[in-house]
Amino acid sequence: MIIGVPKEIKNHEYRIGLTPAGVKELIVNGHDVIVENNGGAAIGFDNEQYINAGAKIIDSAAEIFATADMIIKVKEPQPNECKMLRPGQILFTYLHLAPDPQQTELLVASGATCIAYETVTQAGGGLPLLAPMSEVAGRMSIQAGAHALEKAQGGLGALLGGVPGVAPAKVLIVGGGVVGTQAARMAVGMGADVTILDRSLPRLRQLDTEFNGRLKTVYSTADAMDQLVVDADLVIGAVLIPGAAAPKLVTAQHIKMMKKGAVVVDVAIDQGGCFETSKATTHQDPTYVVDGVVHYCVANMPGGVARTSTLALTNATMPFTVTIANKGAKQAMLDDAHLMAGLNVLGGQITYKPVADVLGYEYVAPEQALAAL
Ligand SMILES: NC(=O)C1=CN([C@@H]2O[C@H](COP(=O)(O)OP(=O)(O)OC[C@H]3O[C@@H](n4cnc5c(N)ncnc54)[C@H](O)[C@@H]3O)[C@@H](O)[C@H]2O)C=CC1
Ligand SMILES: CC(=O)C(=O)O
Ligand SMILES: [Mg+2]
Repeated sequence: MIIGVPKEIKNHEYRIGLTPAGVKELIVNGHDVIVENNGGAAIGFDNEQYINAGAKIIDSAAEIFATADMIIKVKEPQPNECKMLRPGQILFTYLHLAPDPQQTELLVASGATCIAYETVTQAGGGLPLLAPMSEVAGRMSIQAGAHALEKAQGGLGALLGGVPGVAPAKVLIVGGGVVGTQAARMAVGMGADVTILDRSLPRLRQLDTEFNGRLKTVYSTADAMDQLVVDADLVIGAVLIPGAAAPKLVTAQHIKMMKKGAVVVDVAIDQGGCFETSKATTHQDPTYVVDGVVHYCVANMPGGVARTSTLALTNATMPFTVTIANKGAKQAMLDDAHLMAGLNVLGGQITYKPVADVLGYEYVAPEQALAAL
């Protein structure tokens, strides 16, 4: 199979879908790899390392899309990338389709086989190809929030950990999954006063044990939200209903009632955001203010630490990439229901139910769509 790796084109996105080590793995398995010129150069993976690993360097993204059987990316394809996909071609990347009707329409029109990292599952639960970036974004969310709380950034001028004689800032984390847990680790480490909300009692039990009294766990209800949000200095949005649009748990009314200079970081923005006032921002211009509350809603947070993130992401994606290359997409998915859970679009049909439901498409089961491939 020919595997193509275009350079990422989203604002300040320096991650890349394959490292030189990943290229070598595919070459050893008998495949050809083409990488866009300087695709990884910004994070220390230069052309020479890719060539030494066995890849061929190609000057244009258009040639990569025209030549490759499988495209490996990081971020969701931008409109001009979607238009270069063709029927039967495999796209393996993050998609986040539920909040993105335009991308969905373009992928449906492409006829390509589109497997989303974020909905691939694993035995025992969890999302193995989302988890590494959630670990990164969770840890970053506290860094970003602490920075935004500084006066010069529009914040109220509070130090997360306080100092002796001055109480620490109050951090409220909505959602105690991977993002929420990593955010809690950082916030607790900085000495903040941390509360974490989830609607899963088993999850709250695990967090209570893991943090051994260093944070408060609260069952997530609308009433708990009413009481806690208005009192918080920093709120982290970290909920997920896999593949679906995020529920709006923090309302515009809550934001109005928060103190001026408080900060909200909506990590769930890639699924549409869990604050009613959220809209996606970029690393170039990450924050905006609504009713005096600073909003940080960067949809590709891990892109800010692109070298760490590329290594973490490709550690997780690589075994799947090799399997798809070795068996072809159809057989690889028929052999592995967890990989098949990643199939969102195939041959113009939507094969992921939460996406079909929220965007008004007919849902076709992946097994049924694959039969026609
Ligand atoms: N902005 C960015 O750059 C990035 C965003 N993300 C996003 O962060 C979000 C969270 O991801 P993960 O932590 O990996 O998901 P996860 O599945 O590990 O955790 C989500 C948690 O939300 C909880 N939850 C669901 N509904 C809830 C409710 N009504 N109230 C309270 N808790 C609720 C679930 O019980 C679960 O514990 C996702 O939307 C993910 O795509 C992840 C990485 C990077
Ligand atoms: C998960 C995701 O959206 C990201 O890493 O950018
Ligand atoms: Mg994202």
